[in-house]
Amino acid sequence: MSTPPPSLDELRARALAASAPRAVRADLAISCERLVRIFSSDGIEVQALQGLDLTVDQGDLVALVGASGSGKSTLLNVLAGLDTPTAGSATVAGCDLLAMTPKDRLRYRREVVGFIWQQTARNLLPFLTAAQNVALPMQLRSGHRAAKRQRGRVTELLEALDIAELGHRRPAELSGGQQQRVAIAVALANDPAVLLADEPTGELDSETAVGIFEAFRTVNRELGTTVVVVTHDPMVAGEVRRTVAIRDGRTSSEVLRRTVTDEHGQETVSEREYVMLDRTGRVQLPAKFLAALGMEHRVAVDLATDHIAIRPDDTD
Ligand SMILES: Nc1ncnc2c1ncn2[C@@H]1O[C@H](COP(=O)(O)OP(=O)(O)OP(=O)(O)O)[C@@H](O)[C@H]1O
Repeated sequence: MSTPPPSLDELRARALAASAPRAVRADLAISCERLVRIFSSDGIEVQALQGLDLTVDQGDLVALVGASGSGKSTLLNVLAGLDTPTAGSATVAGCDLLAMTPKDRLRYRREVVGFIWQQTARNLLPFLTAAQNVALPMQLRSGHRAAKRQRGRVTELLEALDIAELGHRRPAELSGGQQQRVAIAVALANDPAVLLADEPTGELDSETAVGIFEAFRTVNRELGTTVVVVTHDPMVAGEVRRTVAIRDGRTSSEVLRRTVTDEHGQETVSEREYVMLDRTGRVQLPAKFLAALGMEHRVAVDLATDHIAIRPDDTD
């Protein structure tokens, strides 16, 4: 017996449900939906984010990649509470980034997120020692109260980042890599839910960069902090479970990696590429796949029981 077609009322109810804002999942560290950021200068508008969708689970370690100008820094600045989106929704650790008062925003930047800039010198105050730099966010949060606990936390963080013996040095007495380790400790001082880093290894040589990335992994694994890192370095991007590519202000594709152990105990990393499907059904197909089959302008689409086939335009 065939199922009767849905009634008009049923279809209306489905359409209404699909257009209603979705409830934010409590287990998500980051949730962005149709995020838009338009910059206007000298009468010219630049759409840096063009309806970007992104979700990041708590405890995830994600690399954001994409061509220059694709919108990575714009996204990170919005997530860090340094910039406000033009439209859409963005929630980090339950905080609605479009509905914060200036006071909420200050608290958010101090307590909910930690941020690391590419420029090593921008992350630290030059006249304070490494330990004083790490203690500062805690003092700004709760004054000099609980000073003993704050000292304990400084030691713990410097140890976790392998720079326990460098606490008394000022930034100018540290290498670029050591400064970025201190910067990570500063960003973690108030135990944020999310750590954001914009090209944190951009000024470092490749060997030092590997060490810094290892530090992010340690923080993610041992402290459970959700970490999002913008990087140009394909080697760094290849080291994480999830790499999200941004193209023209939207998330376009993702690579998920998992370690597979075969029957001989041999471990290999398997990679799978996915494209993002937005709520209106738009996908950005990988440019290399389209080029390989010469697809442009129009493609043929067919529904099968377990997939949708996209083929080159077959009209004359
Ligand atoms: N403050 C601003 N005013 C005007 N346009 C801006 C501003 N900030 C960014 N843009 C524009 O928005 C787009 C996205 O820039 P964004 O810095 O986010 O890219 P990106 O992917 O981080 O690039 P890169 O890898 O080079 O740092 C670019 O076209 C850029 O010129």
